Amino acid sequence: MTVVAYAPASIGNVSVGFDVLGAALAPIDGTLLGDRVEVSAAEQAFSLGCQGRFAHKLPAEADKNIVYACYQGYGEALRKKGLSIKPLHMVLEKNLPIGSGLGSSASSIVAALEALNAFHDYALDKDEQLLLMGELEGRISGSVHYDNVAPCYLGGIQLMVEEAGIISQSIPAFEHWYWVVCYPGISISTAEARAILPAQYRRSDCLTYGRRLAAFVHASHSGQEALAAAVLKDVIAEPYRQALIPGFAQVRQHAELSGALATGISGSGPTVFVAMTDKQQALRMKEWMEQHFIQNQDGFCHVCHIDTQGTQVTGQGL
Ligand SMILES: Nc1ncnc2c1ncn2[C@@H]1O[C@H](COP(=O)(O)OP(=O)(O)O)[C@@H](O)[C@H]1O
Ligand SMILES: N[C@@H](CCOP(=O)(O)O)C(=O)O
Repeated sequence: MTVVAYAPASIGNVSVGFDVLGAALAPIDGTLLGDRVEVSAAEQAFSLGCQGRFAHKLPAEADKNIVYACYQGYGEALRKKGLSIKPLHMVLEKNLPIGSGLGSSASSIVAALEALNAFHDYALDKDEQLLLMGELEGRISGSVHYDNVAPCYLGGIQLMVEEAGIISQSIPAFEHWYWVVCYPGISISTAEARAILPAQYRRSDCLTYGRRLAAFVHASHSGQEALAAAVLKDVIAEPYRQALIPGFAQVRQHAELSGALATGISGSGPTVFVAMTDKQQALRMKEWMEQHFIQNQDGFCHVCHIDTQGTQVTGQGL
């Protein structure tokens, strides 16, 4: 038996919701922008293979790959239920660049755990899976945050609730918005980009953050597109992180002149997103970013819609 799971790239924070808002991405040209993991039956307990465009950037040792931690964490969760993990071979197809701001580690984690769970007849329920995903993401970035794993797993735009036994719930997305996401090709460590943020914030920033996030969620539910776009701004991370991203200010300036709804840093960067309503404008923005923002051969740009499905088990081999 062989199972393959795909897990999409995601925009953490979506500017207005540091650590509590995340969106899954689906390129409009049908490109699969996310990692895939294959699990198949084997003789020995565990082995891992890696392939894909960014496999050469992964840690050389298999036991440093987050997929190995997924295998261990999943086995532990099964043992707590009186079940045991089967001998298996895993293959990670690493399609997302590491340290990109596209939820690369989250994509590996979600694809690995979804494939493992499908291979074990869905022994863990969705909440158990999501909790485990958050814990594993926390090991890499230094603190548990669900804003990549939740949209990657569940799809859509997800709001982290983390109260009353609820981890995350989806909010409506403006279906006709185009999200132009551009990875310039350099790497920023999420852990380091978190470490440079202030430990405490001024009261006025806290109030602005709460007010804008509430307004965005309200506008999304009530279909007020202009209001949602107007409050897509970040006072928590962007002021401190933008200096790490060469060309960010120019992207914003060009996007504004091109009729963009909003520009922001995807996750901890260096990927930048530009939200637009016109497809031709979005395609032109993509071309401009390819010419002016991408720094090397690792960079790429996609025009996306919000991915509504989240992770998918395809059932075919890689
Ligand atoms: N399968 C994997 N995918 C991505 N990163 C991995 C993986 N396995 C281990 N890592 C390590 O985890 C860290 C991820 O860095 P991070 O900045 O959090 O990336 P991202 O923000 O793209 O998820 C890196 O040190 C990387 O070497
Ligand atoms: N909320 C996190 C999101 C990090 O996303 P990543 O794709 O850069 O891992 C943060 O902003 O630190």
